[in-house]
Amino acid sequence: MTEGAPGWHDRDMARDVSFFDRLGSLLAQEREAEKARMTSLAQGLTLREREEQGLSVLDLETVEEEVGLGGRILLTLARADRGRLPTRVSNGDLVAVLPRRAEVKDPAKALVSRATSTRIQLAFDREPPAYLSEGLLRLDVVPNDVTYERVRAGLQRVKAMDKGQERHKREVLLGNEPPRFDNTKDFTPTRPLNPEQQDAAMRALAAEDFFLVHGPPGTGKSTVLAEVAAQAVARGERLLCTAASNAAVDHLLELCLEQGLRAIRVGHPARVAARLQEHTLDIVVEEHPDRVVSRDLFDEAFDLFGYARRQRSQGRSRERFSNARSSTAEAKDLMDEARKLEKKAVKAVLARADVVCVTLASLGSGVLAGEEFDRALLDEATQATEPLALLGFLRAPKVVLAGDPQQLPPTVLSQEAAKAGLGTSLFERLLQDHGDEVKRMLREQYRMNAAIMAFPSKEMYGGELRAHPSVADRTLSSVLDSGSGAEVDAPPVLYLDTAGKGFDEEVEPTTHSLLNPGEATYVIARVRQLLSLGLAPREVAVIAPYSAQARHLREALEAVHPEVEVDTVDAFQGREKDAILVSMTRSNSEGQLGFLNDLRRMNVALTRARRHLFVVGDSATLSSHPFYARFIEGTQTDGGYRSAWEWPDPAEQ
Ligand SMILES: Nc1ncnc2c1ncn2[C@@H]1O[C@H](COP(=O)(O)OP(=O)(O)OP(=O)(O)O)[C@@H](O)[C@H]1O
Repeated sequence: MTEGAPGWHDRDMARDVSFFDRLGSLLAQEREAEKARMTSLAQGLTLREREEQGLSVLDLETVEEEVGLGGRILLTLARADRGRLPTRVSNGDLVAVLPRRAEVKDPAKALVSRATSTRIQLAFDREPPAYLSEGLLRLDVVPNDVTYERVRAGLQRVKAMDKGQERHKREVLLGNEPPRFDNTKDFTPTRPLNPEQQDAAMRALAAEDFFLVHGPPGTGKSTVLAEVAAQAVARGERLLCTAASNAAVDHLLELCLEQGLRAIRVGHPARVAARLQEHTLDIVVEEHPDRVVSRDLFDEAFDLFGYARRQRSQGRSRERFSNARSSTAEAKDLMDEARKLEKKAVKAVLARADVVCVTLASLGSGVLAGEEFDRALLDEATQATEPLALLGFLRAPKVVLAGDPQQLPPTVLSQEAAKAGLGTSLFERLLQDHGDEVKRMLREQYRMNAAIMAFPSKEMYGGELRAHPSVADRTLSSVLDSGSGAEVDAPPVLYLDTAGKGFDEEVEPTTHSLLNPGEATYVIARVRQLLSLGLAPREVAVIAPYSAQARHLREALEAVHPEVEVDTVDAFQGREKDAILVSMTRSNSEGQLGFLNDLRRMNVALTRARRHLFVVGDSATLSSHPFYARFIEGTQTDGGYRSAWEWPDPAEQ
């Protein structure tokens, strides 16, 4: 629990600005760890092996060229034999494009804008080098340095906030001065809010510097943010909605649109959910008259570049050379003109929006230069590292952070950097520095049956969560086919104990991740059973803490039930399903629990189900940790404990 954290006045010494330098060096340490992981993955690998590891794609050639949004040049690559591609490259990946065999000192970089099973479309910000249309190519997935550079520069800017109000802001961020609040004004919400939500929204609106909304699972922290957005816009404010992940920003955008706000999504359309792409700046700008003109100019320029390239490739004559040169110069002028017009169109579209939704990492992108905001809303703030979250404070004088320190922390690769502070989010640090007055915790949840909620509430939230009456008694039986005749054994929480079954965990040789095929058979059989009783496949999900077990289960289920999602915990934060099946995976005689020791991660897994939570695991191993021992004990007391010995044999189902 973070309740009862010491107040700002309880710390004896003021923090000085070298704090930001320290964060900067932790960031650099993390950067090195990321690079080292990439290098060690790639080390000593042949090109083919790099391809197998998803680090490269080989034997490609350019099959199509066109001009895309924002004058980006789009090249589509396919295998020379037009065969299937390895599936690992994803939309939004940054890649380097090189000739198949040669090494190039400064290879062209591009973003993957569309990846299908046979084609990869790349978006280039600049004209790609000539070798892209000459012979075989390879793609290398590269770590994206842009974000790192932006965050590093952001820290320096926070450090330099030295004058007047800015200085006060910096001192608040350092924990040396208390945050200020305006007089709290009551308001009529756009939808019914519970008293805690109303109070949280009111405090958030009164915050002059920052405010923290602590939202345990399903308690409506996004609902509160959406309300703050609606009220702030009604007061004439311009808002920034941001988060570390694209998915969280998309979610905020959806909520703002539901509120009827004029919201725009900034970011590469390749990284935005398909259903929301029509709200991206790139797409909306397309309709603007200035953009229509600029598009023609880009097309013309592109034709001229093509002409120049052909002239050069047709042999050396003075005339061709001079033609090529003048066409290139003309094309560049046209590009400049087109870019100017496009900038104008972009500014006009942004000026019309009351809310701009963008990831923290993209806040520093050129299109937002000069844009000002009155308030920033930062969702999933407990998953962002502190240096990243600070970028939000550079763009708006007031920031509302929403999150839950009891769920997934920021992902940090370097153990040392994490321990030294990078693993602590700004949300948590501000709470530690300023104490409980700067936050409100929401306590009523609208997701889980009361019995599913009880254990995580007691363990992680001091027993303070309440289930709203509309969800407290929801069970699986009310959504199953009543006509199926079968009585399903589905109490809200069911723990299936595999102790003594001899289902030892196994190490996957290539990834060193863990799997447990024996345990998996019970999970698969349970999925089949629930579906046969009429549960919709999209309402069932399987969660495994280990990627190898998740993969193993996905491969088994994919062919028959492709709609049943199977993934690791991280993919499920912020989401819910009627039935969640958790495969604990660990089973060893030493009682080693590895990943399972991270209770925040497990808290996420145990709080995704609305009606039914089915957990499979080996109590002999799990009970070595008091948290799991108490969980199992609880199921025994509540009638939710079953032994695999008395459970139908999966092979016979
Ligand atoms: N006051 C309320 N009355 C009725 N339903 C509510 C209320 N507040 C939130 N909900 C519902 O509860 C659900 C969860 O809300 P929301 O998505 O805002 O929660 P969250 O805290 O962001 O959840 P997560 O655990 O995913 O972070 C939604 O279906 C929402 O409509």
